Amino acid sequence: MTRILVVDDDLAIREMVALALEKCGYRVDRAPGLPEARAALDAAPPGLVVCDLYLPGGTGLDLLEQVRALPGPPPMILMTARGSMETTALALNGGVFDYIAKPFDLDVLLERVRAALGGAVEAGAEPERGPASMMVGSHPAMVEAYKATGRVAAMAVPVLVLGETGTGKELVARALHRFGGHPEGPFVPVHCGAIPDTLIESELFGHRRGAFTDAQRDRRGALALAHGGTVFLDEIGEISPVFQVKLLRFLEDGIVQPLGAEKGDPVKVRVVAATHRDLRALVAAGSFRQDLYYRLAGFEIRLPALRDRLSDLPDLVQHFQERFRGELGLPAAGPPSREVLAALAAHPWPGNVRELGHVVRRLLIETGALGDAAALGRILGDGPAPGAPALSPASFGAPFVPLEEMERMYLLAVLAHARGNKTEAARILGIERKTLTRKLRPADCMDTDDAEGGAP
Ligand SMILES: Nc1ncnc2c1ncn2[C@@H]1O[C@H](COP(=O)(O)OP(=O)(O)OP(=O)(O)O)[C@@H](O)[C@H]1O
Repeated sequence: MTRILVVDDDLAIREMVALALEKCGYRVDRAPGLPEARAALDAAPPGLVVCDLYLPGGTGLDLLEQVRALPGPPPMILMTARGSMETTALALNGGVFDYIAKPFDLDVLLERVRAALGGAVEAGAEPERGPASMMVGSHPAMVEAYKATGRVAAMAVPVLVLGETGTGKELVARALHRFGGHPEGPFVPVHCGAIPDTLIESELFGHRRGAFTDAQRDRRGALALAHGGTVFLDEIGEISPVFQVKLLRFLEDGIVQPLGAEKGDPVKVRVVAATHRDLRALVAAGSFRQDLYYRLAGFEIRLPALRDRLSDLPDLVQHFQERFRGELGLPAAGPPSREVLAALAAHPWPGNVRELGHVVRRLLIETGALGDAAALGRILGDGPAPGAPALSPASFGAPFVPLEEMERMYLLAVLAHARGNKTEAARILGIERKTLTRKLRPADCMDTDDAEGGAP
């Protein structure tokens, strides 16, 4: 009969888990803390350890070393209500078999127990204690994302990170780099959606002097700069079909040939791409190459929208409060009032965590604290969603204009916001660049040829 050691200082959870396991025919040893768990490991090596992450006087990771020193080390499942990217990635790298977010369904736990007992533990690197968390949130969907990040970080596969704008895709890319095989190498982010088609090749591959009119000196591209590290291709759904072919070729042969160069050089770089768009739909619609999609999506990590993980709101608000208090030099203030939290929970958060950060910052600047629900209401009411223009009746003429006219004015407002950059304006609008160009064509108040105006 397989013995399972259950370690949790919370009596109710310890008993609930132990009884469920006993009902399934396992023999269970119970330990309320680290000393009892250590004694149980010495007395009778278990076939599996199910352990709470945070215990009085230490963490489940403190037990891991002793578990791994046992002959034929048993797998370990960590449970926690406060998962973080760091603990998850370190635990999985350190040989923990699984990581489960509290509160959990007992059926889910039993399924994980069976999976753990069916597979062997992999020897991994010694777990280290990580720095303070860079990603906040312990909603089960976030813990799943941390687990996916921890599992794939050390593998040499391209990763595609999916999620709405502001959900933390770049943070995941940075974590993949940090917990990957070459954290000492460079991390080079490229915001593909903000770079005009004409410049993206030179941005990624570099160019030789004289390759085009403005190329006054040799320039290394992002891929060469990321050699030995990670390149993060943000908004990958925005790249043109012509550039898709070039990127695919690089992913296949690893050769970077700068514009105007006679030959290319091999580059070793980990590729992490991200998009807020549904890439599969773009593939189905024929605007994104299927072969490139498969190349980029060696593994997919999906981040939840903030409105789908509202249980993380208080922790996120506290995180931003501490961060901005330091930055703004404000005196300590209490936690957010219940009214403020309720108003935050009722907001749809189209800009997700980024938007929440802006709102908390503004409320702190305006009121010095997070208690004033009326001030928050004003901020939420008049704060434009990130990327959207400030809308007011005056923006659209008074009192009403035909829908077609309103669309045209709205498109122009977004284009002006994007400083004339159609690629960026199309990204904000969620439409194809050529659709934007077509829609703008009848409007003769703006240059509608394909050249990018303004800043890139
Ligand atoms: N889970 C999180 N915990 C703490 N901060 C977060 C979290 N997620 C996002 N942020 C913060 O929100 C902002 C936006 O995050 P990030 O740039 O990673 O999002 P993104 O999904 O890449 O956005 P975009 O698609 O617009 O490029 C950053 O300031 C980041 O630090």
